[in-house]
Amino acid sequence: TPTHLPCGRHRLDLSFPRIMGVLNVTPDSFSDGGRHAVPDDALRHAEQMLAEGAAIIDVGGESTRPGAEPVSVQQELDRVVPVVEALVREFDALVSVDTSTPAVMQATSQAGAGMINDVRNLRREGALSAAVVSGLPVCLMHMLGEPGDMQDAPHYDQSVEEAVAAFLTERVAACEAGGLRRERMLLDPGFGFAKSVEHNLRLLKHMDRLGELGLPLLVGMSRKSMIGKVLGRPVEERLSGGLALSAMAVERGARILRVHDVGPHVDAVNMTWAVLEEGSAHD
Ligand SMILES: Nc1nc2[nH]c(SCC(=O)O)nc2c(=O)[nH]1
Repeated sequence: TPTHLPCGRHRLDLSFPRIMGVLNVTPDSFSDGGRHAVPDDALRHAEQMLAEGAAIIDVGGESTRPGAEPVSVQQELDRVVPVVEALVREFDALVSVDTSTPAVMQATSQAGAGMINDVRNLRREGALSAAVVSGLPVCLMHMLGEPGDMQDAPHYDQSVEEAVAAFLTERVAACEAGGLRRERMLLDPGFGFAKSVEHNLRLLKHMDRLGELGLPLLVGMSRKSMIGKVLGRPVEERLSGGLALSAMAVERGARILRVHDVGPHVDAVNMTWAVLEEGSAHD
C-alpha cells in the first residue's frame, strides 16, 4: 500500500497509523448531539483535536446513524462548506468530508478539503464523477442498504469478511472503470453499517483479510454500539472499549482510525505501533 497519499494540498504519510478526528456538524449526530453545529464551536473542537494529534478532521453534515433523518443537499452544504473553509483558513487542516452527495463533494473540494469519505462508496448518482473531478482520495466503505433499514437483521451468505472483501473489490473495480485512480482509494469495512454485533467483532478479528486488497484501510469503531452491546456501556462511556479496538485494528492493518477522543487513541495507536515496529529495522 502507498506510504504517502496525495490529499489536495497535503501529502498524508501513511507509513504509520494516523488518527482522523470526528467533527459532527449535524443536529442529530448521536454522540455529540449537534454541539458543533455552528462553525466557531466546530473550530474550537477541531483545534483541540489537531492539538491532540489528529492528522485529519472528518466533517460530516448528514448523520448516518441507523434511522437518521435524511437532510436536503442545501442543508448539508450550509452546514459543511463554512466549516471546511474555516478549518482550511484557520489551521490549514487536512479535512475529509463525510458525504455521499456530489454537490457537497464538489463544493468542499473547491473549499480546500483533502479527502472524500463516502459511506455509500460513490454509489449515488453523480458521486463517482464528482469524486474523479475533485482529484481527491476517496474512502470507499462497505454498507448495504441505507441507514433507515441497514440494521434490519443483516445477513451474509458467506463469512462477513469475505462478503466485505468481495463487495469492496467490486466497488474498487467499478470506481476504477469510472476513472478513479486506484492510488486515490482507501477502503473501510464499515463497522456498524448493515452488520450485527457478531458481524462487527468477527470483521475486526479477520480484518487482515481486507489487507490483501492492497489499499490503505480506514476504520471507524469509536463509541459505536458494538462496544455498547458487549460492555453494556452508554455512548459516553465507550472510550476504554474503543481503545482496545483501535489497538487491535492497527495490529490487523488499519492505517487511519476515525475516532472522537483523539488524544487517548493517538497514545493507544502509537503504543501499538511501537510494539509492531520493534526491531523492524533489524528484521
Ligand atoms: N469511513 C467511515 N466513515 C464513517 N462515518 C461514520 S458515522 C457513524 C458513527 O460515527 O457512529 N462511521 C464511519 C465509519 O465507520 N467509516
